[in-house]
Amino acid sequence: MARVPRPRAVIESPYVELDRAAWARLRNSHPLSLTGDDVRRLRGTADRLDLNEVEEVYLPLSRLLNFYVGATAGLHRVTTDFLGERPAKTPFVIGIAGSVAVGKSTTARILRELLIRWPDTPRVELVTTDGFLFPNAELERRGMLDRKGFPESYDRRALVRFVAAVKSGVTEVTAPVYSHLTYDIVPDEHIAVHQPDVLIIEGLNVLQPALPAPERRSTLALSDFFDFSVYVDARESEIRGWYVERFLRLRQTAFADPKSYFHRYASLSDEQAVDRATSIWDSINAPNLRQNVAPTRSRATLVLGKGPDHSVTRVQLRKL
Ligand SMILES: Nc1ncnc2c1ncn2[C@@H]1O[C@H](COP(=O)(O)OP(=O)(O)O)[C@@H](O)[C@H]1O
Ligand SMILES: CC(C)(COP(=O)(O)O)[C@@H](O)C(=O)NCCC(=O)O
Repeated sequence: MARVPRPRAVIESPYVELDRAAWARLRNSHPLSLTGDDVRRLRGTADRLDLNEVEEVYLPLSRLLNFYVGATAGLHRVTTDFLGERPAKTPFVIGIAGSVAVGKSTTARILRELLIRWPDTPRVELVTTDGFLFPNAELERRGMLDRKGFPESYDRRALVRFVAAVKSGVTEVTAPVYSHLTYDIVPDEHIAVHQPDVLIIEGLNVLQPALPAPERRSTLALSDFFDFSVYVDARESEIRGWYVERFLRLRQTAFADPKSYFHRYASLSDEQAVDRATSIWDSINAPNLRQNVAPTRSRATLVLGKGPDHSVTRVQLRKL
């Protein structure tokens, strides 16, 4: 009897990749433009925000997210109907990952301002994971003060508990607050999240897998609660330049404040400041990017690839 040939497994990339022009063209099928209100809200999200970039890249993304929000709500309805329960509104959770200085906070703020415009997501809350860093005293006790931003420098269980509580509809969920001024967790200060339509959670390590077996009490990873995730990507040499640039700007603003932990940097010459920033980058942020952050890129739903001026040149969207 003739043997039926087995189909060969084709290992396909789970992503569809679009260059900027192809992504921007998607806008034609979803006529979108910024209103005066949008522009007012967007001002202040970045030092030099290009509104054309917002229209061509972030507006179509907010449309896609709006479709996902609708489809995800439908899926939740299926589960509650099946269980015979009363439907409850579940916040849609978006994770935003990427290196220090790649533009996560800016992306998160732009998306928040754009998502607010859709009638089904007027309440969007934004939380950064730095509030879940261990306080400096604890990091020092663990010998990790020079590893801020590495996965182990966060209270990962508290972070998972926080997102799980928001997602399960708890009326008020609080998170600790980190200050870039004092370079530490602010004692007795919290932010509160009240049943948002969308929670955006932004941080270096939001796409990290669950803790390995000996350390974990739960097998859940933060990303198990995500409905969508974005990895903001760029060449390491560009990100390093953005980090140094931001450091030079902070020298004239935040570091100039006598209360700043980095006040001693305010008096550095340009050359000394570049040396200092480069040395922090090379000893902490670059190794963390290579060892921990970049390896999570392939777990994102969408990858935004940026060119040297922060403009998005390439978009990868998961289709499988
Ligand atoms: N889309 C953008 N357009 C222009 N500048 C940007 C954009 N995204 C980020 N930047 C700039 O790059 C630097 C790093 O961005 P930021 O959002 O603070 O990064 P992260 O949160 O990843 O550390 C900041 O100086 C910011 O103003
Ligand atoms: C606070 C950060 C760890 C980022 O935290 P995130 O919000 O991504 O969780 C980072 O911005 C940082 O300050 N890194 C420390 C490098 C240094 O010690 O200067």
